[in-house]
Amino acid sequence: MPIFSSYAGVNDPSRLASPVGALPSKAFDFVICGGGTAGCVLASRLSEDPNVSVLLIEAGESDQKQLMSKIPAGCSPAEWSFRTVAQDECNGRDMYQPRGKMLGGCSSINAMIYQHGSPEDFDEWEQKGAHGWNYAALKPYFRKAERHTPHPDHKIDMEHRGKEGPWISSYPPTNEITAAFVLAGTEAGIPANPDLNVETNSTGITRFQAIIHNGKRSSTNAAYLPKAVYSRQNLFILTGTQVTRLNFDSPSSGPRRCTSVEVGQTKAGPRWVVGVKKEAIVSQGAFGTPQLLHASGIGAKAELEKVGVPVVKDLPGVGEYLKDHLLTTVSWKAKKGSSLQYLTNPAATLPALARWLIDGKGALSTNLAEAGAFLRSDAIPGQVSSIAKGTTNAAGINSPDLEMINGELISQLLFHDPDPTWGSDFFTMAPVVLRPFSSGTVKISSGNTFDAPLIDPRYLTDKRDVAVMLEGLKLARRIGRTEPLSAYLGDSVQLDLDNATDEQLIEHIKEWSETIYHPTSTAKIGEQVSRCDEAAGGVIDSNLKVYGFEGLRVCDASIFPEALSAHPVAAIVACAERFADLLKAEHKA
Ligand SMILES: Cc1cc2nc3c(=O)[nH]c(=O)nc-3n(C[C@H](O)[C@H](O)[C@H](O)COP(=O)(O)OP(=O)(O)OC[C@H]3O[C@@H](n4cnc5c(N)ncnc54)[C@H](O)[C@@H]3O)c2cc1C
Repeated sequence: MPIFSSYAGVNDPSRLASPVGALPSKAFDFVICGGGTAGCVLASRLSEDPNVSVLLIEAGESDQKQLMSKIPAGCSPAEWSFRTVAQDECNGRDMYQPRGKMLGGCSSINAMIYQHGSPEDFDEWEQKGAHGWNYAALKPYFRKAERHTPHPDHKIDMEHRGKEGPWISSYPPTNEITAAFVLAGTEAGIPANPDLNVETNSTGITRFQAIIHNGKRSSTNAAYLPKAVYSRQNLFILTGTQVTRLNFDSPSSGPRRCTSVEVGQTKAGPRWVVGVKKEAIVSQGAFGTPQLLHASGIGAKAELEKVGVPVVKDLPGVGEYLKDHLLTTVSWKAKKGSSLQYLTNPAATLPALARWLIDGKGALSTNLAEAGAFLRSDAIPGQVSSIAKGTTNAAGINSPDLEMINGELISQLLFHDPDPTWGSDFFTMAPVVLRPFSSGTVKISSGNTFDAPLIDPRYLTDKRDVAVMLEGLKLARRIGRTEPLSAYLGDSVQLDLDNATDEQLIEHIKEWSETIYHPTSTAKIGEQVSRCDEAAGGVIDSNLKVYGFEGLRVCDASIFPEALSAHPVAAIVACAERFADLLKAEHKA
């Protein structure tokens, strides 16, 4: 396989050489490690300046070569298939952690839900030491990134929305059972919110907007690296290639500089080195970024010594403070023909596939996670909560800490095969703990980035998270019993939900919780705090520069100082947009 391959459809032979030695240059101004969600945004924006050279290095291939990534209801196999270490509070299970392995990263496999997050979430980032990363600073970048496609049946206030960005959001179609879920939620007391992406109201029940353009997924690769961008003579994209280490100089005093990046294509195969003239930007995601920093000798000294990696900088915050959103599914048998369950049968999918290939419409154009409610666990409408008022982990009084998501085929989204006894149609709701008190770690088992990182989210280790999930399950039970949804639902299938005691619900939480794939904060922006609690301290400063280094930055989900009370991809893109501007201005100066 050629080491230097092109973006699909582009075939410039001068840029299709095989070894790294045949790259047009031995060094580049900006070397972006990881061509995922943030990496594609950065490659596109930084290469707008024809006077700088940009190299983007990605372990996988282009998502544009994969039909299953382009189809919104598809499920691409191009992912890393990570698993967590055994989770004590989830009955000792090692839990699935998919991550996109292709240009576009997780934006090429995700459920495409487009949500900004509560303004208070970002203002809290600033309070936690991320100077300049508040809502007011990020607001223009949400708009710069987005082009919203108005929908005649879903009027929203375009004042808050992007109209000219490369990344296209729209309303996917909704199955009838989802519409029933939204109505039942409002009947149960949750206010309807037509658009969560406004400054004043981040709670309520809503139909999700999704990153879909004309029925096709709009990954950051598709949006930010179209042919016109790829053909820039100063942008180079290396696919099928893994970054294995960052190299540094050794000045007699002052910070060390990242001088080059080592890459390889197999675990034990040859390695090549690419020079860094201005900045190496690590953008490998919340698991891949701490992994590369650790493999390069940046992290807690004792941990690095355990795996025999020479210590370059004792920086204990690397890989600490892993936050992830956990959900617990609860499913019911559903009225025959009311769900999209038939799409799990390849033969039955053929007419839907034909329809999608013709006009991008039909059942396969849904993002499958079609609606959700955002609430405060201490004030759930119509429910007496066991959580004392004001004791949640929400960022502020207008921010949620609990989501209730409904999803067609949510079991498949969780990469589970449903039990055949559930019948041909079933329906799933899932409470999500949006602002977990629990936090975990990402460590390495060796200095070779071809070995999977050790992911330990420590789910539910803080019992306050169990209490939030319990309230969520009680709400799910109520919504499931409310018209018009109740008319679609038969018996619950995993447990006797109607009669379950709190103890049984907690047992259910331990057995049926899974990630909703939002790991963050493993190389967070924040002050470098005193030695005794440095583990919880920042890894990068507010310019996203790794402490103790020159020419080394991080930009992806790992920089979040705290988990958002929302699906995070829009915020990651906004952060990358803002960082690209900061970097351009800094280097111009
Ligand atoms: C199944 C799923 C559903 C989701 N649904 C939603 C949703 O609906 N809405 C939402 O807002 N969020 C959703 N998310 C979360 C969101 O997509 C991610 O948080 C976000 O895309 C992460 O962006 P990132 O840039 O941090 O990392 P990524 O997009 O993961 O990018 C990291 C890139 O680095 C590459 N890489 C890693 N290691 C190396 C290496 N050593 N060398 C070279 N390359 C490397 C990877 O292959 C990848 O391309 C979902 C995630 C998943 C997995």
